[in-house]
Amino acid sequence: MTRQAEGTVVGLIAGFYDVQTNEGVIRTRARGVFRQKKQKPTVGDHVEIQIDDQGTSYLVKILPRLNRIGRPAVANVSHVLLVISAVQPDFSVQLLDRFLTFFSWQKVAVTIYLSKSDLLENSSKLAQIKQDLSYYEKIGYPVFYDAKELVEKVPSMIKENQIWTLAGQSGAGKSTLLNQIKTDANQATGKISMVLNRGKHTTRQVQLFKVGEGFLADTPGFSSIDLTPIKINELCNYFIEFRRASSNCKFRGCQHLKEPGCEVKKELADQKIIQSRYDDYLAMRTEITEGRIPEYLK
Ligand SMILES: Nc1nc2c(ncn2[C@@H]2O[C@H](COP(=O)(O)OP(=O)(O)OP(=O)(O)O)[C@@H](O)[C@H]2O)c(=O)[nH]1
Ligand SMILES: [Zn+2]
Repeated sequence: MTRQAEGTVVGLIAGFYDVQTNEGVIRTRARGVFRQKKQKPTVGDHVEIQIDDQGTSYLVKILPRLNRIGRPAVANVSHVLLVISAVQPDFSVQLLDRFLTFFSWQKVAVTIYLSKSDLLENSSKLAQIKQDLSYYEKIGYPVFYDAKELVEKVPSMIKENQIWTLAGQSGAGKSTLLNQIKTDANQATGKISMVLNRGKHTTRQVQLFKVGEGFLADTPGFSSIDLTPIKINELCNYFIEFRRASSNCKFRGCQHLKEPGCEVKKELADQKIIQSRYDDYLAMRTEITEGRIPEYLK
């Protein structure tokens, strides 16, 4: 008698897939059928597994994916912790807008964390950054300025079966933050890490570990994003406040350029939408049209 179970791929090690089920982590092999179909299970995939009489387990089905992002890839990412540094590298709303657009396009919710503010203590530069970030908070992105507070809150923020990962420019402080979260999380999840540690001598690409009721990817996350596959006419949907305003634009499919009765342009004139957001929208339209990726996104 074989029996079935469902779970999430939390790690892949030398051809084996570790699947977190409600009976614990089960190490499985992928059925050859995947190779024929050219499908490759990815960490984060929700899967069906079969366990036979001898206790051998097979991954038999990949359930539909929400997305598949990053390098190494993680599937079904629902949230990212976006690490943006105050300095080294310098804070940039242009960079922030590009990350936010990318994740919005990929159906990923974003929590922003400003790192390295300690290097700018009490400066006017820091005050400016905080003012810039207050706009993003206003349109709906949670913003954290303090690593300690974020690390404390992260476990309660990660809801059932959600998969979170880190993102941000190279050097922004992703690994530093991840290590702080892991130190905290490991205390609560010692049992699970012990089960997984059996494969530790082999190289892992990426692994999910339990935090809160879901998972956090144990990778430095990703620092490069490519916006060029976004369809130009859909770009405005990924600016979350433009999308909200667009229900009041006169024309459906309004691109918020020169159309009459455009609510986005009205909110821009009323300074409800800040100029830098609109400028970035136009700049990204050009980048997409020309298939060009800005240097700092590579
Ligand atoms: N002063 C200060 N330094 C920090 C902070 N966060 C990270 N750093 C330092 O910034 C440098 C880069 O941090 P990492 O955590 O390696 O950055 P990363 O985003 O993982 O970088 P990549 O692996 O290149 O993508 C390290 O020297 C950290 O010690 C912070 O909040 N304050
Ligand atoms: Zn419009």
